[in-house]
Amino acid sequence: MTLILKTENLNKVYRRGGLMGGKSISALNEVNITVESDKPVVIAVVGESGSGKTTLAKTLLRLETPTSGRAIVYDTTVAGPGATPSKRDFLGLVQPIFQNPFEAFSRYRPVDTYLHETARRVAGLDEAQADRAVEEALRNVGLNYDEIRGKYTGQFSGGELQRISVARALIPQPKLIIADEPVSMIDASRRMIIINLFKRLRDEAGRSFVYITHDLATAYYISDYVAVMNKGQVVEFGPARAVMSNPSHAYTKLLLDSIPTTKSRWRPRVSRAG
Ligand SMILES: Nc1ncnc2c1ncn2[C@@H]1O[C@H](COP(=O)(O)OP(=O)(O)OP(=O)(O)O)[C@@H](O)[C@H]1O
Repeated sequence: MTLILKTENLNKVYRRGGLMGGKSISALNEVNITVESDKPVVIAVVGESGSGKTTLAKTLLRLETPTSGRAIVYDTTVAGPGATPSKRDFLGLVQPIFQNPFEAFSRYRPVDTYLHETARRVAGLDEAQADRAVEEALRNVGLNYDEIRGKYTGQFSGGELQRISVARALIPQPKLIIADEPVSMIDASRRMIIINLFKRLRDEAGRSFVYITHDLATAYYISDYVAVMNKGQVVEFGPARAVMSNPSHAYTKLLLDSIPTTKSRWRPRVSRAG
């Protein structure tokens, strides 16, 4: 079994306002998650707005420092005491995909130059190798390098640009990809292209994902594990089917019942086949 993700008593406290009359917000409150598996997995993190999902993503991505506690990814401590990898080693292990693909790239620079740069600087490849790595990564997301080369963000749809973001994330061959609301800004008709891409990359390319979302239907569709967050705490965690078909925590039931198309029990709207 491989330790894919573990958080140990992870806390993040934000302070707002001055010392006098300021307020503390516990964005992560003793978050404990352990995922061990022989196969790559998709771990969904669901919860309402403000529940701490993005703070968890940022902590795992080292964009925020935890107030206390640790995070381990594929046996490497990435946050908290004992976090050792250099920036480059870390980016070879964990890669991000953000919500808005238009913000991931400047509109004044061809997007393929970002992929090339990642191949050179993060993956440490030479020119020719980088070219091949970019081509392969784009092929992996169903795009052709020749059709991307020299083009700017404005020449792509949100869905295409998000696939290019995924391609960029694949170049250093990370073990874990952290995707924070990766489809919420994409046209509804195109969302499943990205979701199915994650599924295929898990099954065929051996990548694990932390998939942060409000969308319980897609979480159910692709996830192996689900963590339900509420007010900075993980209130329920376990195999996706068990958590979402038979929630044990009152908040999870409330969350599942709040889906507009359901009556009293949640039913997946998307088939697991295919
Ligand atoms: N930089 C910050 N400074 C102060 N408070 C913050 C900061 N970032 C997040 N918070 C607070 O921490 C809590 C958790 O926020 P977070 O963005 O992690 O939630 P979320 O579940 O990702 O929400 P959403 O689904 O809306 O993105 C919220 O109360 C938020 O206001």
